[in-house]
Amino acid sequence: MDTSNATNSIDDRPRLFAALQHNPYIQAIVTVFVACLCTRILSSQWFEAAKYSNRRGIEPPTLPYWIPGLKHAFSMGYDSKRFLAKCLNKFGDGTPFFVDAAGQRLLLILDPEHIKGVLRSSKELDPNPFIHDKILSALMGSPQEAIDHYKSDGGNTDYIQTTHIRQHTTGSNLNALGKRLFDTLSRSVEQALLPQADSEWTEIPDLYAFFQHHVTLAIAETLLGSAIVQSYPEIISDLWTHIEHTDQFFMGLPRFVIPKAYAARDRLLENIRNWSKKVESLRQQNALGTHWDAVAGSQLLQERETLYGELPGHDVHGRAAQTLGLLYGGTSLTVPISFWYFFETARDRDLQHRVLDELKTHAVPESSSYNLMKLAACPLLRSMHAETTRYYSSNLTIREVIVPQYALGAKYVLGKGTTVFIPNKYAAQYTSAWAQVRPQAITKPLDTFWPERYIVAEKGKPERFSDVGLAGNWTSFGGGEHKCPGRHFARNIGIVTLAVLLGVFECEVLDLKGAHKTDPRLKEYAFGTMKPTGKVAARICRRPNRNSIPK
Ligand code: HEM
Repeated sequence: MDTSNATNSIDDRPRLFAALQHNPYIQAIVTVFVACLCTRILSSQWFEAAKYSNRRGIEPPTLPYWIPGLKHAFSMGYDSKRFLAKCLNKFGDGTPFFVDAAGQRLLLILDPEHIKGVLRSSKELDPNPFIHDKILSALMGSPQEAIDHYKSDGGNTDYIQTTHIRQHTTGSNLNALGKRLFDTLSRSVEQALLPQADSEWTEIPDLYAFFQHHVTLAIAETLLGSAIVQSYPEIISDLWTHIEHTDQFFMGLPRFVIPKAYAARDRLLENIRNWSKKVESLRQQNALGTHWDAVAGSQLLQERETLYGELPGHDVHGRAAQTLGLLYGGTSLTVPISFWYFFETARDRDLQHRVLDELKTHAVPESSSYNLMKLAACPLLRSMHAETTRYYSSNLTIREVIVPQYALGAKYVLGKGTTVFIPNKYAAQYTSAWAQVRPQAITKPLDTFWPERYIVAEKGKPERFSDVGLAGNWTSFGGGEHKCPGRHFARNIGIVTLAVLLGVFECEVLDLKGAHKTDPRLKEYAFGTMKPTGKVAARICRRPNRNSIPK
């Protein structure tokens, strides 16, 4: 056997090694690798040292990182939804931690005591700096003069607008919005059906797409009027393109990187500006319908136009950004949550019968509709909605520290300007904390959907809905002074979708067993719309008598 070749290559090794040693590229690669490795080892040690330290008054630790200076910037820039999910899955044991993208630091908290403290401390932590810079400016394209005004008036505009939304989404105003939505959604679905006789099925190849289109249209029309939806039918697709690029807008990506998203936002803002001019002209002629107007929409939107029109920095551009903000706020989470509210009912025969019983009990045959106030008080429907938001709202509640120092629990302190993120879906899965406050609510594990989770049954008393004690655990609508003002409207939108798709129409999922295969994985993304991972086929028909209520 000739071994000379092998021997030669062994003999060549020191020469090869020497050549590599003197190659500047190799030297650079090795230096970078060693620097990254040392950074990782050191940052892991700093993380552990802070996490297990008994000292008080320290800053929460920063997650280990590989690259000095940039830290987590690449991972955040590449896919922040997935990266934050990975961080929460690996380090989400309740210790607060910083993620640092080249100096932009976010603190993630999961411990319910920390969450309760943060949500209650509205004097020390405020969502508005984030709302002004990221939501209104970066995402909605608000002009700088409007942002300057919000910043200069000490939060007064924010307070006025939240209080105003609250007034219009509770009591009789809420009922009026619900009725309008019921009529609009019923009409929109009716128009999509085949024109055959009643009880003929129309196939729906993609239930989520069908639902998203009709429910977004019904909400947009209820809020903004029918004229804009008719003259600008792309409003639905443009709005969802804009919504699905939220994190890219937050990161400030320029137009050439996400041209379609900017183009969609341009069209939305332009059409809303035209809408705003028409509303103003009708108002000056005293020609607006007071409760709802085909051109100007709901009373809520009409009054907002006047309210913002009187503020400095609010020409038609400033007002349009605010209106887009409300349209976004009213749909981005409400539509997917309402989908799961309906879908969980549609794919569970037993639950569907119980929901249909409630619909029958509160049907108003004279007006071919339902008593929405009574349905909204029903413990099963309330508990189901709370459970749907707990399970499917993959959103974040955000605060910024506005005082020199804020004490987070007994151990940590946060400096002024710290941005605090509460990942609501993860907080809602934090079992040990639920066990302490509501042991009966975890009879079924928190990583399953259980419609009755929020129902309290006391001996001799009727069943009731309760979320008492869950302020730090169930934060899908945020909490404290800034808790979502549209939450009652969101719940009623869900109830209207059940009433229309199960009561007025009969909408059936075709493959009940297979439908679970397209369920999104809960912990793959830290935030973002949760929708089925594939198409779910369904069919729909009118109930035997048009607009009949099941009896
Ligand atoms: C299921 C649907 C919805 C979910 C899960 C949801 C969730 C949230 C959350 C987590 C916040 C932040 C609260 C905080 O900072 O403590 C919020 C704020 C807000 N939401 Fe909603 N929301 C929904 C529907 C709606 C609807 C339908 C509207 C309006 C029509 C709306 C309007 C607002 C507004 C204006 C704020 C800002 C409040 C403030 O900063 O004081 N939301 N929402």
